[in-house]
Amino acid sequence: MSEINTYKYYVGGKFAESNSGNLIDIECPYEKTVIGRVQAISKEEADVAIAATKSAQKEWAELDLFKRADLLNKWADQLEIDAHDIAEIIMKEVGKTWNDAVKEVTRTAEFIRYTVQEYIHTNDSAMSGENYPGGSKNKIAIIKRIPLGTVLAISPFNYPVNLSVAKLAPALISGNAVVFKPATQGAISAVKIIESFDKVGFPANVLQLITGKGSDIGDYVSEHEGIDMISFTGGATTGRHLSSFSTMKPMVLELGGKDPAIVCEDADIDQAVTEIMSGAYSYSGQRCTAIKRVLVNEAVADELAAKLKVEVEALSVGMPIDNPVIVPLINKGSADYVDGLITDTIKDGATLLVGNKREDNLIYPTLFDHVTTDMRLAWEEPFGPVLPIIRVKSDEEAIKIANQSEYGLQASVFSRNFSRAVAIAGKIEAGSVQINGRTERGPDHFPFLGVKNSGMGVHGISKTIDAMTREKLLIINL
Ligand SMILES: O=C[C@H](O)COP(=O)(O)O
Repeated sequence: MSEINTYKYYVGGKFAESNSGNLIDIECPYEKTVIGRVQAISKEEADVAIAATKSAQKEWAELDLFKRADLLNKWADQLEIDAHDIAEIIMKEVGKTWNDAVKEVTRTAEFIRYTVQEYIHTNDSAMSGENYPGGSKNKIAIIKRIPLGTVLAISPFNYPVNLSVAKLAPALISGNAVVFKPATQGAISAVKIIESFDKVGFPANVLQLITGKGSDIGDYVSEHEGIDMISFTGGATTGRHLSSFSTMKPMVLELGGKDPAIVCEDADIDQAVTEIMSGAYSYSGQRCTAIKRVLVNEAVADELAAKLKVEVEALSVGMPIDNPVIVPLINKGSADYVDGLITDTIKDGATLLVGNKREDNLIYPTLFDHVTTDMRLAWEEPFGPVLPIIRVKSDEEAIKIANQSEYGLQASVFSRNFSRAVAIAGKIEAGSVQINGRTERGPDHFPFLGVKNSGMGVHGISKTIDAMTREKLLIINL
């Protein structure tokens, strides 16, 4: 039997073992074997890590911007060099397909480079007093963006590299220090990206990686007085909990969704089918932006349902190394939840078109027709490969049901009539509405936000930089 790796946390520019002596086993979601152990650090060790960022952050912010930029660009290069090593861990730790795992690392390197350029080109601006009525050209404001201090970055399991670096890179280029707390399932991937980070030669203590159960140290660090800003991506319940007690700290929350695909009777049905399939089922639906319900006009519902059924039946199912669309879910609890939703939807009388098969954490792709608004599946977020079709009589009814959700991340509208699609989009309560396309976060420089229980504040490269900095004016009176 091969030995199980123990991964260290990262503090003071070094990898370290926790004095707590507590380790957390990380199990592969599909092989069900322990692939490694991460440190469960103590509150005292979290205190030390946070305290050490304070003077490091000041020196880091003082460093010439081009030196910070150079280090970040080198990190991007190093991630590409280490891509296969990191991708292998992503695959084994969160069950992402090999191709998607490699793509995630490449996407992340590109993210860092764009972030550096974005900051270099936009961090300073100026205003003249004469532009305001009665103002004077002798008053000139130079407006700089100042780092907030120590950012707490809490990332989720489903994009353990991309969604982590989407917080770390904007924080670092703008002169913040970071305390990085990854999801426990995702923590080895986090260690791997910090191994790449460590090779580049960043100053000690500008980034600390702390690992441990959210229930043990999550709340503790979130309300810690040494944390100046929180950037969180994860479930809505945890997000709401964080916002309830981390008072007076700026916070950006990227949470869940129940993104609807609204299909009008004049839609290009084949196009809608292609977009819905990839929107709903890729990575087994474990994306906050997955399409999680279809609201279709009854005039084309039979055609759409029949075509979706054919496609769902043809979906590849299997293990991540073989690059199928459908892979096992992240853990047993998640698979049990999705299974329960499927059972209830059958009991409630919806028409099961495909699916309702399970092997351990692997839930086969499932499609329901005739789902109604009194069923759980119409409202709950499965984070799994199950899609309800809800038939509607009009655009108004589709909009009403879309907006009755507690979530408002994204939505898709399919219609050949652009004016009609834009009119529907205008009435949808969501951060973004895609016309004739699937719901998705990228490209990564677009602002990304949710309303209602889908989040607070805005992500996306320039918006994340804004959220992690504040303006400071130097006003010159000539
Ligand atoms: O799970 C939430 C992610 O932000 C979704 O990102 P994606 O649309 O690129 O898959």
